[in-house]
Amino acid sequence: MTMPSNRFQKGEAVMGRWPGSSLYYEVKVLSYDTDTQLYTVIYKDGTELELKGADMKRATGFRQSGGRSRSRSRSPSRRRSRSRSPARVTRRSTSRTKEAPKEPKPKDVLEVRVSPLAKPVENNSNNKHDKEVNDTSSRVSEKAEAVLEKNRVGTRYNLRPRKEDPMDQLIEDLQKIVDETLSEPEKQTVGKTAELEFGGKLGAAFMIVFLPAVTFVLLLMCQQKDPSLLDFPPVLPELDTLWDAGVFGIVALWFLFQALLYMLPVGKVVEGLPLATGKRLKYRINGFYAVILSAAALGVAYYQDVDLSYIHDHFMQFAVSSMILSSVLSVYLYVRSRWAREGELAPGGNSGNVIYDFYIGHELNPRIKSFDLKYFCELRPGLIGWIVINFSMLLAEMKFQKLDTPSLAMMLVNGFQLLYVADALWHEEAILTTMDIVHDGFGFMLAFGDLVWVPFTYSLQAFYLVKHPNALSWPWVAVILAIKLIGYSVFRKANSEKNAFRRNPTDPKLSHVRTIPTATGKSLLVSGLWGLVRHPNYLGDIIMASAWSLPCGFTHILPYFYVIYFICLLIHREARDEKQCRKKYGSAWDEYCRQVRYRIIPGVY
Ligand SMILES: NC(=O)C1=CN([C@@H]2O[C@H](COP(=O)(O)OP(=O)(O)OC[C@H]3O[C@@H](n4cnc5c(N)ncnc54)[C@H](OP(=O)(O)O)[C@@H]3O)[C@@H](O)[C@H]2O)C=CC1
Ligand SMILES: CC(C)CCC[C@@H](C)[C@H]1CC=C2C3=C(CC[C@@]21C)[C@@]1(C)CC[C@H](O)C[C@@H]1CC3
Repeated sequence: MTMPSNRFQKGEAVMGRWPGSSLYYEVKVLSYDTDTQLYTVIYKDGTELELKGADMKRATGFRQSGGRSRSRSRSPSRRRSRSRSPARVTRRSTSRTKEAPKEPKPKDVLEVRVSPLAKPVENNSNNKHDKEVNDTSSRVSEKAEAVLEKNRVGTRYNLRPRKEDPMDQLIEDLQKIVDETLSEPEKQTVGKTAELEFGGKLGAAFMIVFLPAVTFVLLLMCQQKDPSLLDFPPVLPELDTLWDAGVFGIVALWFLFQALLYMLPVGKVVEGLPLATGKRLKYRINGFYAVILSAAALGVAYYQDVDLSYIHDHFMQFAVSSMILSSVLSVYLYVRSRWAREGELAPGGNSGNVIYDFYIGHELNPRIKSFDLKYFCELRPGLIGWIVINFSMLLAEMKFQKLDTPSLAMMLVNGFQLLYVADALWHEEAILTTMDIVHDGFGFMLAFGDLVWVPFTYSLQAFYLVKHPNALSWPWVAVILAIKLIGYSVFRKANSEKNAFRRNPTDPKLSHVRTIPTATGKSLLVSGLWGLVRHPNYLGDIIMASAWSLPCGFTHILPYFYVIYFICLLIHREARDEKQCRKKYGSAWDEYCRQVRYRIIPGVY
């Protein structure tokens, strides 16, 4: 074990950052592990930790606290501490006797420190971190001082029941303060977005125009007799035919109906992952009830002879109304984000550029009281609306093609996509660990994506089949079903295993999995499907997407738009996730990539 020449030597006294905070303490270097590139250090109270070099600094340049302090940050060091709790209240009596004094003697001094037993010192690097460290320790000492004062008064006048040894009670009170203070949400700020994605400001401006335009063109092509790329561009409709107040009313009512279902006090309430502030938001899990109740409402409408093919007949007007709704929502989201507290902003949508932040989403979790707008929009009006649209296309096909029953192709497309949506809402809780909820702000991209892109482009196969029937042989149906089944199995198994592992890594059902530990304390799955490729859930989803297009035959490429777009989306998404995971996990992620070389498709880097 050779120490790297440029860093710390064995036995050297340096300053080590305490994990989970930015408090620096005097430590002594015990050893260095060349594999993990971690130093083993020992604190004054005997706590041994493994720290990254970046979490250690030379004592020069530090001075005793009393000045500025550091803001807290999640130190990615691995902890191998002998002491259970990172914060300990200790009693230091000036008398040398071993046994605890029976009565609090004036000379007994109760010292509350955030362990290890060293005063936090200041890193003279003039960075803004220093403030929080002293804020933390000053919050602890203020509260402790209040308890000491109360105790002095209490002891003097015996104001409250005391344990046999008053000092023990006092220590217990002080320990509670230290624990509470350290568990208080960190007042972390969300820094400016340094790296702009999606082509930066220009890319964002382009997408705000491009996405609605593509949606329009796809729908116009789909309703042509020959939706061939050779017959491009499609004939543009009269502008006044694109707006219908009655259609907009139906869209608005659908949105409100889904909002009502979302607010139903049924289903469990779960917490999301911790935010930058340390807070965890609560989410009502009742999406599957919404699917059931929406299907029931659809059934009632159908049996009440409501002509549901109306949606197909006014499809462009429905798309325009949804675009207007998503745009109004996006403007509302951006305006309200101007008043959001800094800790509530999205790390990826805080560039300071209006267009970019409007597109990506400036606020991370915009809520109206407990109504989470991003979570609601991602899973309810658009996703369930997609299924309603598919059903409308099925009825329209029977009317247009004069069929007594839907075609096999239409039934396959409706069934496959109904399974996909029902599965998403059955496993609704898993959405809470996706990057859209955890990292991305709620802006035009997701508002348009949820309310327009999903219901109107994901239903393209069903829309195509209304006027472009495609007969299927039973053997070919069997092949398509097998492809769907394989895709769904890979998708579901990968997502469920990863989500179960993230929720409870010690789950006995997961005792067989192999993992790579990381300095954050979380581990990475590296066995089974997660040992095959780094995003097996994406692989399963893409396989399913191909099964959605195959029933439409091979006459036109239009029904394959979704699988083509989806592959592009997931490749881009995987790259974004890769960058975030490398930042989160450092060398552990590099090791994961060394062991699992393929990103999404086996054999393809
Ligand atoms: N139909 C559609 O339009 C779309 C569908 N989807 C589907 O949604 C599902 C979720 O997608 P998405 O949120 O993008 O991706 P993931 O569910 O894969 O979430 C990515 C996160 O998972 C964690 N992770 C990655 N690798 C591992 C590992 N080896 N072990 C443990 N945790 C790991 C990391 O977070 P951490 O370690 O911090 O927990 C990473 O940031 C996918 O099945 C995808 O196909 C996604 C987008 C669009
Ligand atoms: C149009 C833009 C360029 C991109 C918009 C992307 C959105 C449509 C998707 C981003 C992540 C999504 C997820 C799902 C639907 C599509 C969006 C919103 C799911 C809910 C689909 C069902 C899966 O089981 C879970 C997915 C989570 C991510």
